[in-house]
Amino acid sequence: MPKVLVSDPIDDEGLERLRDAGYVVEVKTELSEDELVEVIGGYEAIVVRSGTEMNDRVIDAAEDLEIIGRAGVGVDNIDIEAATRKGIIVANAPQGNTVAAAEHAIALLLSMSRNIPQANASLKRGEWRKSDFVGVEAKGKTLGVFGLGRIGGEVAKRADALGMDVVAYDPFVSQNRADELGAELAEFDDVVERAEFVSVHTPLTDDTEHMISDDEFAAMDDDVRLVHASRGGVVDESATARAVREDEIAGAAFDVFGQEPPAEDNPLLHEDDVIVTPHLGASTESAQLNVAETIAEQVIAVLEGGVAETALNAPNVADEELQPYLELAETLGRLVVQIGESNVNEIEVEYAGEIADKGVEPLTVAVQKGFLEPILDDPVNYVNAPTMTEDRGVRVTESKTGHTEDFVSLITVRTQDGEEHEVAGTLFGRTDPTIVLVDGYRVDAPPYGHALIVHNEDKPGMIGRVGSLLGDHGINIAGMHNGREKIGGEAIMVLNVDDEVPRDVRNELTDVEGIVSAKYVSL
Ligand SMILES: NC(=O)C1=CN([C@@H]2O[C@H](COP(=O)(O)OP(=O)(O)OC[C@H]3O[C@@H](n4cnc5c(N)ncnc54)[C@H](O)[C@@H]3O)[C@@H](O)[C@H]2O)C=CC1
Ligand SMILES: O=C(O)C(=O)COP(=O)(O)O
Repeated sequence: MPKVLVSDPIDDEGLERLRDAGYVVEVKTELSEDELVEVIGGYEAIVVRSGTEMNDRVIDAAEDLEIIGRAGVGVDNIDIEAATRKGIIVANAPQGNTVAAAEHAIALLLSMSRNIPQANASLKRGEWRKSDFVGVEAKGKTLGVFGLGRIGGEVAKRADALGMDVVAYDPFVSQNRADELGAELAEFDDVVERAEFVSVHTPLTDDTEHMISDDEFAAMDDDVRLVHASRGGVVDESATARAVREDEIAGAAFDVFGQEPPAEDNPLLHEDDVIVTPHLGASTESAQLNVAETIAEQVIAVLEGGVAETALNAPNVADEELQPYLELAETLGRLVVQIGESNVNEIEVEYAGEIADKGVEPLTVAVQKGFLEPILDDPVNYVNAPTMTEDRGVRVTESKTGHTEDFVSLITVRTQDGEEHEVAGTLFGRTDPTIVLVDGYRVDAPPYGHALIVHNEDKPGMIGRVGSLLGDHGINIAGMHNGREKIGGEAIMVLNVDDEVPRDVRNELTDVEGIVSAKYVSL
């Protein structure tokens, strides 16, 4: 029975779903990295939040792990590259906590503008200092949003309802989306200079690390109040503390930190005009229920051999229409590598006809999976196939053409290994994968089981010789498909056989006069 480790707290509903699916679910929060390394080998799945560091050392020890489920959005605590290399799916729950995080950002913005945390603490100390806590209104002010994604978008809507103007920097969103949200898209510097409030909602990436730092604070208005509830490291913490201390900006509110919990001497914890919360953005009952349910579903799907819809490192192979094509693409990859040499440096996949109009990325991955499986001992799957081909220095190209002469759809795979090899396949009746081309010869071969591919001179008696030689060795021929260039030229036989064809039998075949080569392939 698969075992699931839950290493950060998640809603009980998620645990129940996993248990109902028949898994052994163990909740072990607060594990140290060493402890995690020690135990991770015993699990098929792990569910984490931001509290668990899934670094390459942990992933390396995760011998049987199939999925890392993130009950939330941010995956910067997961080494996705290491997971991908190991064929481990990384999936998150991208939507369940959007509203919670947006509401928290707005709560921070308003708390900061009205000095609520400071006033609350003062009154509870027995003071009554009304005039010390005069605030500012949000209405009529410009909010600069960095990152107009799910959360940034919800923040923009709420800011609009507060009567704020929203100006946003996000090089990856469309004008349409900004228009829908009533936000004005602007250049980075423009947003920095025009904002009276700032709210940061980008993930942490190489590009966004310390996106807001000394230079930006210097360029900001000194009344600016900044909210940071996306990911620790996007806003420079010591630069913020300094900017607040030196009145370069009026205040800041942080929910996330580069190190969590932050060290005692983190300067943000010691500034009166900085308010802080312990990464509470996603901590509402509804959000936790949502993300726990979503991630339980992803884990169950993967452990049952299916597809995680929110996978971040695997192509979406859930499309039912694509299923028979996936099988075909994988077979073509497996075939082409076995008829050529394994030192291929380029795989070219061409999609023609109706299939060219579909999202073919998973098919190209399937070709690579099929290509790698016969030549590698390591397990290959849809997650790690692209990195494994890349690691082998094999370039993969994809092309599409609108029409095919003879088929509704045709997938052609070509490889270069010194020689050039080419195979192509189609679906007959839209469901039956069939190989229709091998190295330039037109054939009609079902792509299953054991096959023998014989190149021979096109002359009388060849088929009989091959048939009787295989018969002598007790190898039954289940089907046979011929193709030839021209009468008397070279021909090809694709024989579906019931057993593996050993090397000595193949050698005997190539000793027959008129037989050029005999390759055994396992499909
Ligand atoms: N404080 C908390 O508890 C929570 C924090 N988060 C964090 O909030 C962040 C945003 O989450 P979502 O909105 O769900 O993600 P999202 O992917 O929907 O939005 C991120 C946006 O940032 C934009 N972006 C990426 N690189 C950028 C760059 N260099 N400059 C400007 N914009 C850039 C993207 O185009 C995208 O529109 C994530 O880091 C997530 O981990 C999410 C949930 C709760
Ligand atoms: O979903 C996210 O990205 C969050 O930051 C929420 O983090 P958490 O699940 O509360 O550790």
